[in-house]
Amino acid sequence: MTATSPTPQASYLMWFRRDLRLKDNTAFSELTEIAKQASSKPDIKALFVVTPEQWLEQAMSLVQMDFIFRSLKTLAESLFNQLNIELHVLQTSDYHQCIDAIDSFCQQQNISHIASNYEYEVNELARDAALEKQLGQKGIVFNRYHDQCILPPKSVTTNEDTMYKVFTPFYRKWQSILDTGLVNIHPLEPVNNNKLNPDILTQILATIDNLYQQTLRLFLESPANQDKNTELLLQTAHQTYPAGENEAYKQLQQFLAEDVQQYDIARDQPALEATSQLSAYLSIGAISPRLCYLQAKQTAQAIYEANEHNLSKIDADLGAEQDIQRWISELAWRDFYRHVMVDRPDIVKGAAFNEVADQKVTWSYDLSDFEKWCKGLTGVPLVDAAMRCLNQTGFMHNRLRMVTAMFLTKDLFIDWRLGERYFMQNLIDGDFASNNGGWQWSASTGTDAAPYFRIMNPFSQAKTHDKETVFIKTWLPELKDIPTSVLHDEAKLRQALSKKGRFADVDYPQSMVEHKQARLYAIEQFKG
Ligand SMILES: Cc1cc2nc3c(=O)[nH]c(=O)nc-3n(C[C@H](O)[C@H](O)[C@H](O)COP(=O)(O)OP(=O)(O)OC[C@H]3O[C@@H](n4cnc5c(N)ncnc54)[C@H](O)[C@@H]3O)c2cc1C
Repeated sequence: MTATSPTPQASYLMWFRRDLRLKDNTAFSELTEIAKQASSKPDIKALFVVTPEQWLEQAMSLVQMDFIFRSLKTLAESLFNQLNIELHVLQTSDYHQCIDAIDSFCQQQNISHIASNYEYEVNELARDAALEKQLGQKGIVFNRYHDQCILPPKSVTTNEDTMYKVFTPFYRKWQSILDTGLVNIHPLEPVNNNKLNPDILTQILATIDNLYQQTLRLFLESPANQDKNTELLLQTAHQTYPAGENEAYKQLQQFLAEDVQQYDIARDQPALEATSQLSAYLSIGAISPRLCYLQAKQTAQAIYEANEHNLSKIDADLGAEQDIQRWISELAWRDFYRHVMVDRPDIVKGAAFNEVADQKVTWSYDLSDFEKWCKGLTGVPLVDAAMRCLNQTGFMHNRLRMVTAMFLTKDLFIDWRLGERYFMQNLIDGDFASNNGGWQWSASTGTDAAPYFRIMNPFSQAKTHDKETVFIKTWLPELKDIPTSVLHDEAKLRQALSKKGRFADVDYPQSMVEHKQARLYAIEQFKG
């Protein structure tokens, strides 16, 4: 550059991570505001960094990786078509390299400000702190914003300003804060005025496809992804979870219009698929949790207003309110576990929330038992059906996550950390805080832990939550001729499958353990 040439205009960079959306994206909204105030013709750019080796180390599943790439393409299209913004996609193997790559990118593109939404896990916080320092030396500002929760970590605390260790009081406080009307949706405003050449979008999409193929190859080589029917798995995920924030929003609207009013009763019956199925979208930030909360509140209000003068509908009204409130409480669990993780970062490195409880148990590392659990070959129908559903679809119903986690930790005594990792490697909605929270709750080592005597009997769980064995028989077709009454009864099933039993020729294993005995042993272990 010569001494007389004008200084190139500074650009503003939105670095997308697990927030693959435009609607109600805090960092994006704040960045556009800053850019608009600083310049009459601001230039905003967008970035995503693919880090395949880091993802594998974090146990990201193949279906979630695929979902991220699919979502990236829709994000690139929306940025381009709605806002004249080009999404740059870089690849580095891990976070360490990512820092230098972003630094170079900022130099090349003359970036003055970067905005991102917080990621609260330990490695992510360390990466951001290192990047902030490195960029700061060059005068580049790196701002981060709270966005992943309805109420950000550390904002819901006891009167002594400490973190709640139990969900119910956390939830009460959470609600009381929200009742003040604190939560709003961040606006989305177009900023870049110059239309981009359509060829640029074609190039961006080609780059994403190319990086996807490279990442896919790496994931397929990973031991975690051996023995998978990848084609079927991805095909199923593509049908069940179409990518993009518009699809997520449609799913939310449909759930609130059709299913939420039976949620309280139907949510525990896996065969009904009566829950929102939004977790996959929430886990990669394709939908805002605040939007979910506010839309649910609006639905409740609309039902209330519609029935306000109709006394005969009051009961139905109360029922619907309860259903919606129950669903909102699930969103609060998500916030709760993020609060826990930020308060106790050591859990990200494998520590138990309750170390004393964790150390009381002599955990098993029997890999042959573990493999039977992973493959759905334990001989316990509800557990096996749930695991096969997970392996083939990348999703497992919440009730079944508890049943399978308790079976692994309290019938087989296998360290919950193995199960936790296996779930991450297979779930499309893998989310560290919620997964860790769920596992530690089930293993009685977590917050709000299931007391040690609360051990789910997978046979009575099936009797209550899969009454007609529809779910079991969907995933274990080999059991189709065995009557429900037998499948719901451990002793009868053992007898029926024995050499002289009525169903001796059915190709299904005998149960690995006798639940009643395992339960007694578990109570002894946890009592210490
Ligand atoms: C052992 C175990 C592991 C789990 N692992 C994960 C995980 O990796 N990722 C994940 O998103 N959820 C996890 N959960 C929580 C829960 O099972 C899923 O969020 C839920 O099944 C997703 O289905 P849905 O979207 O239809 O939920 P809905 O019933 O419609 O609930 C709405 C939303 O609330 C949140 N939510 C619901 N239940 C919980 C919960 N118990 N804890 C935290 N958030 C909740 C989710 O974001 C969910 O999408 C786990 C639970 C257990 C017991």
